[in-house]
Amino acid sequence: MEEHELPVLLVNEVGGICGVLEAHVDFLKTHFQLITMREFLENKNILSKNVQAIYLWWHKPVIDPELLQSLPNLKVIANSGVGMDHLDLKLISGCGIKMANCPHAVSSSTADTGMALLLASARRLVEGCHIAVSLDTECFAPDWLGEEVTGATLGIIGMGNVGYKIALRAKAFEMKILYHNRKQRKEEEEQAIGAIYCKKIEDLLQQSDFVMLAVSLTPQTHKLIGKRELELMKHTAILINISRGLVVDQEALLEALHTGIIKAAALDVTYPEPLPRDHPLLKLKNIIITPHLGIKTRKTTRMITEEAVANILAALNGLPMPSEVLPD
Ligand SMILES: O=CC(=O)O
Repeated sequence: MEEHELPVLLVNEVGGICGVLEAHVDFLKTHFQLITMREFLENKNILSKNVQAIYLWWHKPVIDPELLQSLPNLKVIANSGVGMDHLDLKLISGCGIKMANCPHAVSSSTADTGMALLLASARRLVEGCHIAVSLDTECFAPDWLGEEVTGATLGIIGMGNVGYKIALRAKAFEMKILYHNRKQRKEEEEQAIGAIYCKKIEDLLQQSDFVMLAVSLTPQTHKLIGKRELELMKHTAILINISRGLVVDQEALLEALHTGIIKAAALDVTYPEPLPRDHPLLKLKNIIITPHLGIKTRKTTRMITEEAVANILAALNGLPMPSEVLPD
């Protein structure tokens, strides 16, 4: 097919922090005529009628009413992650535009990140690394100790694809697994991962040695973990967040880490991202913070683009989309 016959896909930019990966451009170009926001804005009058799809990378371009109004033939927006909290789903759907995310592509690498943070915080890997490279002998002292992972209790809050894969991994570490979710999983799924449902989040918080947050950010999960919830946790417990920063009340977490209400935290997500350099959380010893790298592997990012392409092509051809997201 000639390039001009291909549907037009708008992306924020190619490369850069919020641009599609350069390594994916050839693949995208086999299915679409690609235009960047800069090209679009330079030739808005000509291009606005052509754009049929948008592929969001790292939440960009920002989808606001002005952009939606300027794209009368836009049919579908595909997001390069599973979380859709940065989008006004009702607004987009109200314009007759379909939406997709990529739950299949991201779940394994996000679950791997969760386990990596759990292990690293339990065994104080980052602290140990700093001590080792500074040639300090502190970590060689007999009472410089971490927490045992094998046999410990893991409480997973949010049992979607990611939560389920974390449980699968934790099972191999012989952990006791509790979970809290809006809906209880089927009995055979619970048995496959050996997980016990806690209808009340309080029960999970009180019993867990590690609490892993794997929920989507919604009005119901906004600051789900605050002062009260942290106080319910064991003093020896570790909180791991791979969902969204706003699921945790950061002020309350800071206080809890400072005063020993909980032992430690490992966060792949914060608000804002990145945290300002002088943020007090960055000064604590009992925290690990990573730069929202949950999905960032070569394989996963490629699979994300493939899932996005499959969704866009399905939407443009009037076929069922592999991972359509509905407004509610
Ligand atoms: O942040 C990662 C995702 O939304 O999948």
